[in-house]
Amino acid sequence: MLDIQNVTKTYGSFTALRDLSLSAQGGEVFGLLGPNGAGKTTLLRVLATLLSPTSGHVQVAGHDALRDPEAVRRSVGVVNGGMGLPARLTGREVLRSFAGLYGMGRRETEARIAQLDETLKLGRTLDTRAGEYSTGMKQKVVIARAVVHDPAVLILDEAASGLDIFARRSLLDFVAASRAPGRLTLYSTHVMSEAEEVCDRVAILHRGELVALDTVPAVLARTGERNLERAFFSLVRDREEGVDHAV
Ligand SMILES: Nc1ncnc2c1ncn2[C@@H]1O[C@H](COP(=O)(O)OP(=O)(O)OP(=O)(O)O)[C@@H](O)[C@H]1O
Repeated sequence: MLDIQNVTKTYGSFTALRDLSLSAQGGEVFGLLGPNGAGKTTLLRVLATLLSPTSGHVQVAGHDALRDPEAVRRSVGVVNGGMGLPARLTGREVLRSFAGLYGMGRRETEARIAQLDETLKLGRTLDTRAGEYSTGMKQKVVIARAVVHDPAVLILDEAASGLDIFARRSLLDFVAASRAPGRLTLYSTHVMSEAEEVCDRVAILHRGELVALDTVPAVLARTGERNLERAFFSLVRDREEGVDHAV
């Protein structure tokens, strides 16, 4: 579902991603972890074809990101921290316009909106203008918009930042429920406890390099730590002291 081979991304003389390789399968919730500046957003932007890698290869849902970016874009849904929605449109109008961009017909669109209403409990967001939404309502519609075309790969980039505990809980529940055969959910966060809860495997990035790639229990076992945050500090400390943890 996702295959990243030797991806490097530089901004001028700064290397944001260094020779990164990893793959992930459908049916997984895959965590991308690391502190601010680790390179998570850069990597997700490369996967969504919003940025080209300086070198390396990326395949998403069987499509090459450089050769067929359109097909990659159709296979991907993105939720990031920003919740920009046109204030004058209702949730239903937002979803219809996005479905239109993906070439979905009217019947298919209405059926999908009804389905999303059920899974995301869109309720009155559908017929209320976005300008009148609470943060929790915005979040539901932003997620529904990202998945309206039923993408094979769902990318959530710091999607819980700024949410209150209720909205954050429903986001994490949604991520857990998004696990399905043939679907890959990429969950990027710097909050390790969120990843610990919802991710099957995690990749930990530090200064653009992979310092761990495994299931959460395996990362804990390897470092001998009791939670991911402590494991992260242990991996980074070892890396800086030159101790090699084979990834
Ligand atoms: N357009 C750019 N030009 C120059 N440097 C950039 C650019 N975009 C990102 N960077 C740098 O690349 C590094 C990785 O940034 P990136 O946003 O990918 O990290 P991140 O892990 O997502 O962190 P955050 O959680 O803070 O967004 C940072 O040091 C950042 O300053």
